[in-house]
Order: sequence, then structure tokens, then C-alpha cells
Amino acid sequence: MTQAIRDLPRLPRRDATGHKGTYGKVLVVAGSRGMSGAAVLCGRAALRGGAGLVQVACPQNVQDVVAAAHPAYTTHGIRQHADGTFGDGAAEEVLALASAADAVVIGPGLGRAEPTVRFVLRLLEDLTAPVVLDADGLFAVSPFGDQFARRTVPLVLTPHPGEFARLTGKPVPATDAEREEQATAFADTFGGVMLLKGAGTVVTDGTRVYRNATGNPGMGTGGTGDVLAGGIAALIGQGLKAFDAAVLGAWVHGRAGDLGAEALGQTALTAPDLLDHLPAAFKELESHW
Ligand SMILES: NC(=O)C1=CN([C@@H]2O[C@H](COP(=O)(O)OP(=O)(O)OC[C@H]3O[C@@H](n4cnc5c(N)ncnc54)[C@H](OP(=O)(O)O)[C@@H]3O)[C@@H](O)[C@H]2O)[C@@H](O)CC1
Ligand SMILES: Nc1ncnc2c1ncn2[C@@H]1O[C@H](COP(=O)(O)OP(=O)(O)O)[C@@H](O)[C@H]1O
Ligand SMILES: [Mg+2]
Repeated sequence: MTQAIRDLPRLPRRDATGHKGTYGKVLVVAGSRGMSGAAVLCGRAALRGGAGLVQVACPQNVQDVVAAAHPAYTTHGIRQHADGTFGDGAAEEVLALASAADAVVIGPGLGRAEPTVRFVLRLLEDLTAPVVLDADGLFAVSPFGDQFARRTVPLVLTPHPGEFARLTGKPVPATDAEREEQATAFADTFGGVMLLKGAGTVVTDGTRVYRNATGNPGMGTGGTGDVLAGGIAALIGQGLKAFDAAVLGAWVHGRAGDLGAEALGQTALTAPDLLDHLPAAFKELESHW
């Protein structure tokens, strides 16, 4: 364990005179009617990940629900379609919020209707902060595969194997070697960071490859990926480069899952339990400050 932590990117030490402005502002763009939980989990994870400020932008109709789920992030009810997804003109509202962000998560619980796809693509066109693209955000760019426009802003893609298969247009990689090879080739071509989730999560920027050893099958439960995305964005907000944030985020997320499973068993583990065990996982990293 100690050796493994020494090999990881360093969690930035919190400066004695630091304040919430020092530790990064994370904007989470997530949720829709029926999937407000995804926005909550992601926003709460960004807070647990150490972000100085977290803003959750969600469709208006879920704003109160999201706000009630945690007192420490702010919420922004964005204009919506009748079905409770981000609406026409929503991208402009979100871009205005994002102008002050240090990292942006796009995707958990957005839905996959055509207007939502356009909303995501519009955001990606104009955002200037680093982006963690997850879940339905990945769905929106899937038709472009690894030709998805290379932009100057750092981009971290966090697909599970099914989402990765949708991105590549190939079957789900069958072996560890295939996972690693396909993830690396994809990252190399699209010019960002690929974090391919699952047992033995792979993180690669096309050159460097990290295989994560923390985590367990108890984490195969809805919402654990939303927690990962928020955590990575928080680490970017604290100054880590995209690749390092993805590596450290994968490690600490899996470690929280392992600590959660030690306490609760694998069967009953749920995504909020990861949030509850992130503090202990981060304390292990802090012990190496
Ligand atoms: N509380 C909330 O609000 C929550 C909301 N959530 C939101 O739900 C939305 C849908 O997200 P999702 O990931 O459920 O998409 P989904 O279309 O089922 O997957 C795509 C395909 O991939 C496959 N597949 C999946 N995993 C695989 C694996 N390990 N290895 C191999 N294959 C795998 C799977 O195939 P299957 O095995 O099911 O046939 C399926 O065909 C999204 O917005 C998300 O944020 C969730 O975050 C939960 C909590
Ligand atoms: N068998 C496993 N071993 C380790 N980690 C796992 C395992 N199964 C799932 N996970 C982790 O759980 C998370 C699931 O993410 P995802 O499929 O996006 O869930 P959701 O969309 O429901 O939030 C990923 O971080 C993945 O690596
Ligand atoms: Mg997911």
C-alpha cells in the first residue's frame, strides 16, 4: 500500500493560507428528471475530492431535489425542455457559469435525446476549462469516435466498457491486453486522457499507461461512476494535470470502494457509501504529504 501510494501522482498539500478560491471551482453539468441522483453523486464527490467550490447545473425541475441533497454545493436551475432535460439556450447559460470554472464535468444523468446531444456538443465547442466527459456526455460524442475534435482544453473521457465500445464501434474488449491496447490507441488519436473503467481500470494519454489495482466488484452498482467523475474534476481543480488527476482519482475511488467493502461487505455497497469512505482513502494519501 505504502509503495503504491509513493508511485502515485502526489495529492497537492493544502497550503496553510489557502482558502476555497485556492482549491478550484468545479462545475458539474448533470441530471434530468428521473436522474437527479447522478447530479447529486457527482456534485458530492467533487466536494469530497477537495474542490474549493462546487456548482451543480441541472434542469430547473430537479434543482430543488439536487439542492436538498447537500448543503455545500450551489445549484443552478437551467432552462429545460418539457421532459425535464436541458433545454434550448441551456448551453449559453451553462457556458456563462463555466467561464469561472477550473474544471467541468459533463454527462451523468443527462439523457440521450437529440437536443441533449446538441447541448453537449455546443458546450464542448466553447468551453475553455478542462472537461471530464462521462456517461451521456460520451454518448453525444460517440458518433465521432476517436476523431472527436482535438481541442486545446484537456479532456478526460471516463467510459465503462459498454460506453467505450460505443465510442470505438467495436465489441467490448475481451481481455486486459485488448483493453489496454484499445484505450491507448484511442487516447493517442483523440489527444486526451482515456480512463477505461472496470476491474483494473486503465488510464492512458496514449503514451503513459496506468492500470489501477484498487476497487472490487461491490462497486458494480449504479452511481459509482458518477462519483468517479466528480472526484477527478476536483483533483484537476486542485492543480493536477488531467492524466495525473485521472490516475489519482481512479486510485482513491477504488480505495474508497475497498474500505467500504471492508466495512459493509461487497453485496450491500452503494454509491453513497463510496462518498462516505472517500475521507479515509484521502487520509491515506495525506499521510504521504
Ligand atoms: N442515480 C442516478 O441518477 C443514476 C443515473 N445513471 C445514469 O444513467 C444513464 C445511463 O447510464 P448507464 O451506464 O446505465 O448506460 P447503459 O446504457 O446501461 O450502458 C451502456 C451499455 O454498456 C453496457 N455496459 C455497462 N457496463 C458494462 C461493463 N462493465 N462491461 C460491459 N458492458 C457494460 C451495457 O450493456 P448491458 O450489460 O447492460 O447489456 C449497456 O448496453 C447515464 O446518464 C448515467 O449517468 C447512472 O449513473 C446510475 C445512477
Ligand atoms: N469488478 C469491479 N472491480 C473494480 N471496479 C469496478 C468493478 N465493477 C465496477 N467497478 C467500478 O465502478 C464504477 C462503475 O462506473 P459506471 O459503470 O459508470 O457506473 P454508473 O454509470 O452507474 O455511475 C467504475 O469506476 C468501475 O471501475
Ligand atoms: Mg456511468
